[in-house]
Amino acid sequence: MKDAWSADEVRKAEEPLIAAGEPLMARAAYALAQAVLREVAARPVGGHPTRRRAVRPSGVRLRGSLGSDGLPGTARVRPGRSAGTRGDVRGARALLLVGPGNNGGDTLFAGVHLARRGMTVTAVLASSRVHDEGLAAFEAAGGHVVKLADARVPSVVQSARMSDVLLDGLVGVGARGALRPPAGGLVRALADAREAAGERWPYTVAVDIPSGIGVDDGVVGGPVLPADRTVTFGALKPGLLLPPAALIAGEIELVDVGFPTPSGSDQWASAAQRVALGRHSMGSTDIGSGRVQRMEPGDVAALWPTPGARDHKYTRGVVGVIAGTSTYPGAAVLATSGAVRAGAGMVRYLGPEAVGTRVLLARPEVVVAGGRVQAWVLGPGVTPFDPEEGPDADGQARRIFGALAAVTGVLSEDVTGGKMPAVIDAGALTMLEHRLPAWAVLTPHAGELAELLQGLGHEVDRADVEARPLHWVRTAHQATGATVLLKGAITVVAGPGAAYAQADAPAWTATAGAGDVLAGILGTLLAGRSAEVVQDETLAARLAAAAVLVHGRAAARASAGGPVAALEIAHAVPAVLAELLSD
Ligand SMILES: NC(=O)C1=CN([C@@H]2O[C@H](COP(=O)(O)OP(=O)(O)OC[C@H]3O[C@@H](n4cnc5c(N)ncnc54)[C@H](OP(=O)(O)O)[C@@H]3O)[C@@H](O)[C@H]2O)[C@@H](O)CC1
Ligand SMILES: Nc1ncnc2c1ncn2[C@@H]1O[C@H](COP(=O)(O)OP(=O)(O)O)[C@@H](O)[C@H]1O
Ligand SMILES: [K+]
Repeated sequence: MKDAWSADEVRKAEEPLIAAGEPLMARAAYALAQAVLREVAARPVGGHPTRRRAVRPSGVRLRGSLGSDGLPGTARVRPGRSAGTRGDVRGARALLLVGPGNNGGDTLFAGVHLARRGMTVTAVLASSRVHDEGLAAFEAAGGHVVKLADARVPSVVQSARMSDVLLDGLVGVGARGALRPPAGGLVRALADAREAAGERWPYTVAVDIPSGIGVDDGVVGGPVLPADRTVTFGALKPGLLLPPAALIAGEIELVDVGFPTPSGSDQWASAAQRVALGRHSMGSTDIGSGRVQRMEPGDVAALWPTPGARDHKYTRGVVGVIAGTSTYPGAAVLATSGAVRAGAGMVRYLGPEAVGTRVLLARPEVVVAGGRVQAWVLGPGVTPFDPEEGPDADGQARRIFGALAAVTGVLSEDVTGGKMPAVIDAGALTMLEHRLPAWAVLTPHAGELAELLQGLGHEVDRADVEARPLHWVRTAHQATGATVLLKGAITVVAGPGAAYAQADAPAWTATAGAGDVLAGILGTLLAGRSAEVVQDETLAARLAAAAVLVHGRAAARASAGGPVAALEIAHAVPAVLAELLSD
């Protein structure tokens, strides 16, 4: 499990270490410099790390040169100097964006290491305040300093373009809100230039976080320079896992600067750590609602219901699927296929006869008849419910209302045999009348979540949900009581425990029907652990995150780098599970 710490948690954790004289900044700066050196050394000197060789105007070599304004790369100098060899960083250029706090300090000290290795390093000071010791060491090591106040933004941008590597050390966990001027203006100009330049842009390393992202919520509320890599210190930050910020943070490198237990794993929450962070319990089943985690492949086996010798189909869990209509019959095939391929003991299908026939043609294992189930999958391919029009001709709304009553426990238990977990998707999301338990998992995409929230009185549209996904997922959880899974490139799940941000699927997964398959997979998981899910209110979210991981890996496997059809995702699930469960 990857575990992210909020800015407050990081600060509380580092306080006793700093008081004890631990050289946190020195460790951070060294690791940061190593990450940069690794990248620069892997390429020909003068070449951008993202490609073999930088494209320089008129073949002019600019390394090591400084213009009249003190910035590198703005003066034309002697042409035709040959490129260096791999592993040689001498003469390569680094441009450092330096803010007023310790994030800037880390960056300046990293610059010291780079300068000592022969790189030409220039720091652009974005603020009148600066980390004094860092600056003194940087200058002593031969680093060049430019004050943003004295330089024109376009010349800094030009200089950035001509650098080999760019370090974004404007703000870290001390940031509050969107970047303010002048740093904000500089970053906006750099981000625009990066977009225009495409591949022709220096390797960009964010120091701790890409400056300007919401450390704790991943919101991008102003200018942010997308990074190729983020070197983060001590612990992951929620904003590095959550969309939309996580989508522009590049590869994440977590540096252990000496926090009490290994960061980024379940193991770190030692008793000492809990005390240091002022928490009573942070075990994986009892986590404060502020925590953001990412499930990893190694976590799946402990959650997946794996059959034993004494099991039979009923003990393994029966999934009831109410999906598809005569207009959208495919959703029924996809949801039942997802459930079957994820290893359900049995899958029942309830719906119009013609749709049931199609389900059977695709999946003869499915039982097209009523009976007891251990979890429901409700709504894929079912049209939204409109109270003025009443129930649909196919009778799916009537069936779903009946199943929902069992999920919430509103009907007497003898109707379906007791409370049970459910996946509530697509059309079924428009049929919610009562407060839901955490074992009901809503699986909207951003548009559906916006509509759900509008129905609850929030003024929010799809773009708002995409801009602040964690906030709106948590809001929906609090308003409905249900566990909420927001589908997207990074899927966010929130229930009574931790929130999960899963980034397992290739972009090819954004194809019609992929969500129906996910609903089926999750239905199988909930059915397999039905009794526990209604006992442990945090379990549904963990199972939902595991289902997203398996679905995403199945999509990656089926895609193999190319397009993928939704049904192929379902077909790839057994092989993915075989791999995950054998580890
Ligand atoms: N965790 C670890 O183990 C280690 C952590 N370390 C490092 O310390 C970093 C945290 O340092 P930090 O606390 O000094 O804050 P930092 O992020 O530099 O920024 C604060 C400054 O930025 C300013 N500022 C704020 N918001 C702004 C905005 N929107 N736009 C513009 N400016 C804004 C704010 O100014 P003010 O608002 O006060 O005027 C203040 O001066 C951390 O990220 C990591 O890099 C390592 O050194 C050691 C190991
Ligand atoms: N850009 C993306 N990268 C990776 N996965 C994505 C992306 N966009 C959407 N997805 C995934 O694709 C699936 C789409 O589901 P959904 O929107 O419900 O489609 P449908 O209703 O047609 O099944 C979800 O699992 C979602 O997380
Ligand atoms: K930063």
